[in-house]
Amino acid sequence: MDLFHLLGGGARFDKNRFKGDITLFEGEKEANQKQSQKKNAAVVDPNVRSQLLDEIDFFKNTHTVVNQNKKNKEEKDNQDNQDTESDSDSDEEEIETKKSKKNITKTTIFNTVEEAKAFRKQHKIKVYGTDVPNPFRTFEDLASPAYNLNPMLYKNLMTVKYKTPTPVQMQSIPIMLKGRDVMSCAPTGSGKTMAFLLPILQDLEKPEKKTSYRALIIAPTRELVQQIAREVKHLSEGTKLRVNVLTKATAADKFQTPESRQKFDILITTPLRLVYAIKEKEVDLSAVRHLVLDEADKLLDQGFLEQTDEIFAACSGSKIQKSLFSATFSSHVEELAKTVMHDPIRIVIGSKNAATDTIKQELLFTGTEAGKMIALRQLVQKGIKPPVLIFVQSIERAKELFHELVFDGINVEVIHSDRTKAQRDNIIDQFRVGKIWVLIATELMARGLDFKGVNLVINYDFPQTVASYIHRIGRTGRAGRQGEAVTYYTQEDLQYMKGVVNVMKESGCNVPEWMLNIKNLNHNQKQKMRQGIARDHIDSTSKFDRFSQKKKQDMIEASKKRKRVAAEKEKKEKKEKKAKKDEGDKKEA
Ligand SMILES: Nc1ncnc2c1ncn2[C@@H]1O[C@H](COP(=O)(O)OP(=O)(O)OP(=O)(O)O)[C@@H](O)[C@H]1O
Repeated sequence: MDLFHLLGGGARFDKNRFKGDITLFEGEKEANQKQSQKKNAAVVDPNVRSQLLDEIDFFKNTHTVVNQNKKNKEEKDNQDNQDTESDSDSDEEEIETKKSKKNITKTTIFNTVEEAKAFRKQHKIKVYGTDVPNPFRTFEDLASPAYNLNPMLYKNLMTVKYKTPTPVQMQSIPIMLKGRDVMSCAPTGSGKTMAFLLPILQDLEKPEKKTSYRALIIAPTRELVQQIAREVKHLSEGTKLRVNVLTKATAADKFQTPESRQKFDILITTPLRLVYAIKEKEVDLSAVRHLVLDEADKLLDQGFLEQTDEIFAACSGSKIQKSLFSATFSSHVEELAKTVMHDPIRIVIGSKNAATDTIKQELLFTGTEAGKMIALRQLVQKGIKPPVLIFVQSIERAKELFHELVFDGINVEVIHSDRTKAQRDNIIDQFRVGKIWVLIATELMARGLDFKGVNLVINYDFPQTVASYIHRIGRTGRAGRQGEAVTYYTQEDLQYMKGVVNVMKESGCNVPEWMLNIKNLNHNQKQKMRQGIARDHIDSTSKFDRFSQKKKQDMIEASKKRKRVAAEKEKKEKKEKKAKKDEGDKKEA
């Protein structure tokens, strides 16, 4: 499948124009086959169809006939493979590795700098820095002597069925393999995680018993840490490299003493947890030679900067490769990053700070806060295609919106930092498998999380920064899939919209002329926007109902008060009566 080719950093893949390249990637025979299939468009090859549906079939609900076709094809492939390897009875993994190597028939390494330059231009890869290594074209190239990728890693790549590398992978991997520091800015959902993991796994190669962590990966949220750990496990299968995820739970684990942690090769964690561990002398980072900041701009922004700084200081090794990845980088963060990096190479895929172009973006005027609820209900009534993610600006508003939607009978959940870790894990798992259709979230979920099948992102509350907009909408339209994003705005939001309008225009969306004339935000406006606009509560109860409810509530309160006063009065009278009686008794005595 070449859906993923769409991820050319904002480039639409014109197959006619790049016919020559398709031939390079797929081999002439396959390209010719595809051409003839196109001519006979009415006849759909069931295998092609099954592959296609499998790619877009997030919930694996496709018709069984298609799955049967796929099964038949797999059986045939297995049979073919068995025929060629039939008389070898060595260990299964070795066979697999051999099979993977056997498939490497030709490589497409660049012969000249000009070739590499043209390739970069074609894939919208921009590089800044000295002695920039050439990009690579295919995963087969990585396995060739020029890169010498560990056969086990190559096999794992083939197992996950990544057909072609994405632009950020094409350029970041060779740079990291050369040991250079890198700052990579590439669209959301474009495979940045694999871009930094593969070179690290290649360099670490196998476990080293005597040293402590050799690679450290930092991400801003616990959920993202877990997701990265999952990808490391898939990609490093068979290498015996050991991964440790540092969370509050693992820190409390009595088996995870500082000594036992020495046995791990890779540490993945959030900054806060790690800084605590550093202070408590629970971790030794002196052997770290790869330091990755995923969502680097967030980790170098106020709120995390101090902790990130402490982590850099604790990595005391003499030679540390630093790699920074994100879909957004402000100039300020880039300047800051340069001060902690050594001769870095900067990569930008497509335009800097742009949204992925597989997302259809829309701005919807709702007038008031109440108008948002009406717009949302109308959308639901028209019919939405789950899964859908809805972003709001605070925990309180997330709870309020949840109460509105749950009473509408929608299959909805809400996730924010007030929920327990178990609840959060459970919700994410359920959303991934399609058991939850609509998920209301705060900024916690805006970055990094990879839900391949999200069809629609609704910004119920206007995002507080342009970066937040790019990351939020980037939860859809991932890995070459199509997605939609709707952003509600009220009269109050109008003055803050220019940044988002610019992103939309840059991504090729239709934006009305008057929006382009909105003024850019000044410093004060940006600050105000970051703090969040004060908004009315989310409550769609009518004014009359609210008045009636309030009246009822007041009556109940008044009644309670009357009863309380009466009880107190009675108590007082009783006390006085008793006191009088006691006095009388005393006199009589
Ligand atoms: N070469 C590839 N071919 C096909 N799919 C890929 C490839 N590389 C990565 N993917 C898949 O693409 C999806 C998005 O990747 P990833 O989460 O790394 O994106 P990202 O660029 O880090 O996004 P974000 O900026 O939102 O964090 C994942 O499901 C991943 O498995």
